[in-house]
Amino acid sequence: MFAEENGLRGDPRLQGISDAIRVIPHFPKPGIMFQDITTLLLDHKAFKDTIDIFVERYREMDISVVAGVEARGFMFGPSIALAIGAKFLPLRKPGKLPGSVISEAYELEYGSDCLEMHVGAVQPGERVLVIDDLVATGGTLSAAIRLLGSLQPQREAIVYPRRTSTIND
Ligand SMILES: O=P(O)(O)OC[C@H]1O[C@H](OP(=O)(O)OP(=O)(O)O)[C@H](O)[C@@H]1O
Ligand SMILES: Nc1ncnc2[nH]cnc12
Repeated sequence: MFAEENGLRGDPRLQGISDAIRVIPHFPKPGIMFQDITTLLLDHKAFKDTIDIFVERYREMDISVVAGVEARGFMFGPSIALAIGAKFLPLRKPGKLPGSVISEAYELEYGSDCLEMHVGAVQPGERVLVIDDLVATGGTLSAAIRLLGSLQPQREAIVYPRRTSTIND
């Protein structure tokens, strides 16, 4: 899906990235096919290829903010932000940020959670790129969109290296 949408079909880097993500069935509960990106982080070529693909796609798009979703968006977002000349904005789980925050609750494949960001971290009209490691139900990224949308940024895109499937797919 990401490949087709971004003209990457046939890019030889994609297979290496996919192969570097370990899949662990029934974690953290029965029926979940857990996509473990820690193995990708241990593979220098696959990790670099992942960052490079996003940098190539977004470097000329006048993005001023890369927003990473805690925790795994923090593993990809800062490298992308530095390479494209943007700021990094952490979207954090509840109770972690010391300043005034705005919050957005959401449902997960195995639970519920909430994202927070500091008031004033994004100015109206800024172009924001939201980064996470994967989409399962889409609840987390939807919450990130609602959170940032309340600030009226000019959103550019949402990117992630992996979409999940369940055991029964
Ligand atoms: O599409 P969704 O159904 O919303 O699921 C995807 C989200 O779930 C995982 O994070 P998790 O909340 O498990 O937190 P973690 O990064 O701290 O492990 C993953 O890193 C995404 O953020
Ligand atoms: N299947 C999955 N693998 C890894 N992280 C997840 N977060 C939500 N669903 C997930």
